[in-house]
Amino acid sequence: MSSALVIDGLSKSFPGSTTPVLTDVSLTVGAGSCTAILGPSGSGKSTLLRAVAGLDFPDAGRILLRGTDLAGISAERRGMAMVSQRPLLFPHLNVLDNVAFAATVRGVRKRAARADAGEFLDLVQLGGFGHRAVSALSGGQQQRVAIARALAARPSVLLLDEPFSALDQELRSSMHELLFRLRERLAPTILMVTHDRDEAAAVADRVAVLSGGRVLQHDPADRVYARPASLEVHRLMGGLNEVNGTVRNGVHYSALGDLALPEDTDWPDGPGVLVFRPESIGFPENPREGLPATVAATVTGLRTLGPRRLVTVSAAGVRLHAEAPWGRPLTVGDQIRLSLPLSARAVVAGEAQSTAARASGSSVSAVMVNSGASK
Ligand SMILES: Nc1ncnc2c1ncn2[C@@H]1O[C@H](COP(=O)(O)OP(=O)(O)OP(=O)(O)O)[C@@H](O)[C@H]1O
Repeated sequence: MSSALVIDGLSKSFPGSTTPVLTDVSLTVGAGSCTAILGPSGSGKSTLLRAVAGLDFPDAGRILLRGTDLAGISAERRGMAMVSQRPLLFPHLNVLDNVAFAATVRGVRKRAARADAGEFLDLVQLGGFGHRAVSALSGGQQQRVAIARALAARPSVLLLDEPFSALDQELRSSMHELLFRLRERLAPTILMVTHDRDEAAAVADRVAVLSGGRVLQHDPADRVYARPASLEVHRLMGGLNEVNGTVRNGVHYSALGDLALPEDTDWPDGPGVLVFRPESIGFPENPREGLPATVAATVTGLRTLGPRRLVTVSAAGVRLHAEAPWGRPLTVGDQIRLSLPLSARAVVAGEAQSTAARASGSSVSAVMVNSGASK
């Protein structure tokens, strides 16, 4: 896949502030791919998007579009289209003419521009809505029109700045599906800002985790979840389990026991925090020899979060969080065993915090089923 957009060493400070908003940000977005910029509030996501759009100017670094440096090229001439949280449609134009607007400004005849706009309205499933006033549409429909308008301009890069954050959960899911279908049909190059990690994983090929104006990791979404580059990325991605220990020859030694690490990575020897996700933990009913390593644990808490059931356990004095299957009856105080698949384990540098704090009053000791490094 060729690189459509290259952001190279971008830095930016706003006047009067001693802290830079962006520091040495580098990202490459392949043609036809979608990268989500994910980060907490104030991490610099919108500033980065605005710099790419030509609406903010970096102090250092370059932005290249298909090899051309965009420095000095104005926002209108970058050929990019932006969709933000609010659809910002022209209230005096009907739906069709909103979508046809860019083409008519370029001098395309009204009839041809409208025919083209109609095709984009079909794509966003608003085929019969062309002659309506934009004020007569729901928030989700208006956002569909904004996306159709942006795509109709045939942008070199589609910039999405938290485009679905004003919509309710159900509409957001349907917009994710819509974006998925649009990507299949049109393969636009997309850079999207979001603070919602589920949205990033649902929509994007790659996720760039931004914090304090720095890119902490830029990888496919599943890798950012399973192999975070740092403890901060693990926490930003909602990882809850952290266990202090030491790595030696590809094995992590901790209160949980000796756990072999995936062989596809060269894990450096020394102190390291074992991290794994709640949803990766298994609840074997009848653990036997040959099953993945299991650890004895006591259920200390149960919480229902929508369709998920989160279980807190104390294992060898370490507090862990797991997602339990619905079919498994569990109550606080149950003695259970948990399994931790090899592929779900990763180690990062740092110091585990409260989640790995010793559970008070726990008398459970670490009992791994297998001796030695457990697979
Ligand atoms: N024009 C400006 N002048 C001064 N400071 C600014 C300006 N724009 C943004 N900032 C500051 O830069 C930092 C990053 O802002 P930015 O909007 O890029 O963050 P963000 O990650 O998009 O946040 P959010 O998710 O809350 O929208 C913030 O501290 C913000 O106050």
